[in-house]
Amino acid sequence: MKLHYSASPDTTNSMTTEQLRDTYLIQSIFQPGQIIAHYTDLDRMVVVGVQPAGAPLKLGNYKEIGSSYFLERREIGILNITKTPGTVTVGGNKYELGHLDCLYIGLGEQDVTFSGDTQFYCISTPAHMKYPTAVLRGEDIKTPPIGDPVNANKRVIRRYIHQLEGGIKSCQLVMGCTTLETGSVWNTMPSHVHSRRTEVYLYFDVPQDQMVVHLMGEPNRTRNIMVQDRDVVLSPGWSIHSGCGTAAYRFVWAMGGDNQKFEDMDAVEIKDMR
Ligand SMILES: O=C[C@H](O)[C@@H](O)CC(=O)C(=O)O
Ligand SMILES: [Zn+2]
Repeated sequence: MKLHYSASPDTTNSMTTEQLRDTYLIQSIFQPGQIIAHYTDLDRMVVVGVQPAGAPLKLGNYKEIGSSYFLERREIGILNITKTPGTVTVGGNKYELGHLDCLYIGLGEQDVTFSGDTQFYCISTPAHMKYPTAVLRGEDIKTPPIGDPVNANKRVIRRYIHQLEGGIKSCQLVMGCTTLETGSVWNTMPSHVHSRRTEVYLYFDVPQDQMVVHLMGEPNRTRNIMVQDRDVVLSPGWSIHSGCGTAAYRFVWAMGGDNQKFEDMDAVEIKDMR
């Protein structure tokens, strides 16, 4: 398990491209037959890529987590990011996950196994009580698009794990997926920050040979990281997290921190960005 230590806003502002990528970018989390986990000190979020490929994979434990099993004091959100269905077994219960279906598992589950020729993207945060394990299917979230093709940012934001009506309840994890319409390339513009919460983005369905210019940093001194398909970017509470692609794409966003209020954002006006 690789550890990621965050940097201050000042340090971040003077980092080289390599240092920025080293600190904020996580790559290659999907490898056939492997579970790959990265631990970040940002709200103790753990980023996990699971690709069963042939044989089932059991969620193991890591010394860094410091408990007797992974979910002893943690919760986890899981999204099937491919069109091939997969199965997650929790204790004796089997959950079939199709394309963009989400499973939440609360604390206290010792036996979690993944199978199917697919890729599961998971985010785990510390938890203090058990919320029920629950599935929410992507096709059952009927959110109207936001944005406008005129601004190249028409997109559908699907919220899975959140505290409002219809969401899967959790201790602190908030998780969803945003899909850009063909011809739209901007996400989260105008930008925002939310110092109460860390956010993690997994960009996926970025076409081959295309990229997303991910914008980060304080609103008045932005930095950028070029990302490609299935790259993960960490966003501390003080950092914006926006992107502009050379083609449409999707991304999974997940947050952990002091509150679960999606709408609690400090908006940044475009004219104030530097
Ligand atoms: O705090 C919320 C997150 O930044 C994302 O949900 C934003 C997003 O998906 C978008 O605007 O496309
Ligand atoms: Zn955000």
